[in-house]
Amino acid sequence: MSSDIIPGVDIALFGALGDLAKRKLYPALYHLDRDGLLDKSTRLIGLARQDISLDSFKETVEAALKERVKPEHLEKDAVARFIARIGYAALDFGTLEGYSAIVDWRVDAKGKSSPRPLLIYLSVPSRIYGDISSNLQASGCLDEQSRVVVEKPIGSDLESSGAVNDAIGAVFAESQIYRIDHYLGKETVQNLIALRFANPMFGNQWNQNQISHVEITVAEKVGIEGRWGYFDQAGQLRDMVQNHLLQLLCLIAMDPPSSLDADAIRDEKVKVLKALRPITGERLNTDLVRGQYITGAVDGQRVPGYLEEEGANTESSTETFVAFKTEVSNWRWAGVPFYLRTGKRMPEKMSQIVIHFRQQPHYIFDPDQRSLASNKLIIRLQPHEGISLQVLTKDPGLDKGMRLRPGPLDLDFNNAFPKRRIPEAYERLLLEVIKGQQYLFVRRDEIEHAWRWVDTLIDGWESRAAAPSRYPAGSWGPVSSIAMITRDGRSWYEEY
Ligand SMILES: NC(=O)C1=CN([C@@H]2O[C@H](COP(=O)(O)OP(=O)(O)OC[C@H]3O[C@@H](n4cnc5c(N)ncnc54)[C@H](OP(=O)(O)O)[C@@H]3O)[C@@H](O)[C@H]2O)C=CC1
Ligand SMILES: O=C1O[C@H](COP(=O)(O)O)[C@@H](O)[C@H](O)[C@H]1O
Repeated sequence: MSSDIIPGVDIALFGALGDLAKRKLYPALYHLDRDGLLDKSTRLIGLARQDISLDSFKETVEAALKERVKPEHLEKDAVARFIARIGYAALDFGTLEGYSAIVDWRVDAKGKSSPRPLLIYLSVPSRIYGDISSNLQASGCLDEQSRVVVEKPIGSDLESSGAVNDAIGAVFAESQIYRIDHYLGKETVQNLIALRFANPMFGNQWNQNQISHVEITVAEKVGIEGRWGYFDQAGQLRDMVQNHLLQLLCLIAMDPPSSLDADAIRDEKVKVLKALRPITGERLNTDLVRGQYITGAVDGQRVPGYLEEEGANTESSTETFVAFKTEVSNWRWAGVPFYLRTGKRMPEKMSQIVIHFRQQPHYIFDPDQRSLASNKLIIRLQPHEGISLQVLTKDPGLDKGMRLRPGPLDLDFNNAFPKRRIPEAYERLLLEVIKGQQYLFVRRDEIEHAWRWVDTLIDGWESRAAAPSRYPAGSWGPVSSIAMITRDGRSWYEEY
């Protein structure tokens, strides 16, 4: 787990002019710096193809901060301090020539090489991770202190992810590889571990005897944000389910780890992935929905359909929405359905997990209110981070008799800790890499078991060759995703 010592590091950021770097990485590093969590010796070299000057690169980073950091957190001195840490070199990542720039950057004016660990961040498509790794090695940039951070998705199926992992693994030991799934850095996702394993009240109820079903929704309001080229190859299943949603499912379903060590947690997650029931045969018709958004309205504004997005191929059948029902086939969860859904262009950005507890076996209240009679634990991941337990109380008043009323026992993180800024996922993840702690990162076998499950699903739907169901932008997805859960006498929980 985390230690309090924050060592200085040299960060080499590949893909320094890309979308992720500007949108997430610079703001996260800036916040760490502003909060005093970067050692004064830490610095960063941006690496990208374009031959631009250092000043011009610094301007790009500053512009990204202005765009992405809340004005109340943008402090002139803190920005200047952060920008002063930055260097830049133009290189083509695929050719060895140019990598000497990284070696030179790490040598000081007296010709002494940096004592700090080199932290390499690959903010580029995974198909070039292998080339970059071997070029780093051949150019003499690496030693046993070096760490590499790789972004998702790793490959596009089990086979290609194996090839990428082999290529990185030929250069770096597993203990040097930090596979990012930024959902693992979110505050409330972290809290799942505290909630489940620090509170006996929940720990003892967490099984098929007490829980009737589980819902996980990750709804996005945005469309594909100019990332057609990437997204159309991936689709929502590879972009969101293979990684973020399955990781959430693992954290909900895993058995208690023996400690908070990285491998103890990862071992338990792998067991869940191995036990995840595949969706095959007739279940492809009943337990799986694929959707694609068409023109609609979000926040009262007309937005284009997926096939009308900039750069679109109008024949694409890539899914922008997926819903499915699965089960974790083990003693703890047998018979408990897990309903998951995720989509782009939904009415709200809303990620939440709802644990539905079973009803009391003997019921003594008004029979008309029986459908109310179960508790729900609602874990809101974003945007209103918090945890709420729906309990039943008596409706107050003399005229009500023993009428039940559902109400929340609520922990809203922003109200409970008003002075604390909830850090962005990338801040926490970058800090953990700097500290050399791996527990929030994904091990190779987790990625591969997740791909194995997703590959089976893709093989199934490709064999059926069915087009995705259409849903208007600004809706909660195709009606068939509502039918999927309604058939079981349930509904998606949409209060937040
Ligand atoms: N953007 C996002 O929201 C998210 C992205 N990711 C992952 O992060 C990674 C980066 O994504 P993103 O920032 O969106 O991608 P971009 O395409 O925006 O950025 C990639 C950058 O790498 C550069 N690059 C690629 N190949 C080379 C090369 N051979 N030599 C030199 N430069 C090269 C590109 O330069 P050029 O423009 O000149 O080609 C570009 O600046 C990907 O793995 C993606 O899957 C994960 C989660 C979210
Ligand atoms: O990894 C990704 O995540 C984002 C959603 O992340 P969030 O933190 O805003 O919930 C998604 O939009 C993107 O397509 C995907 O690559």
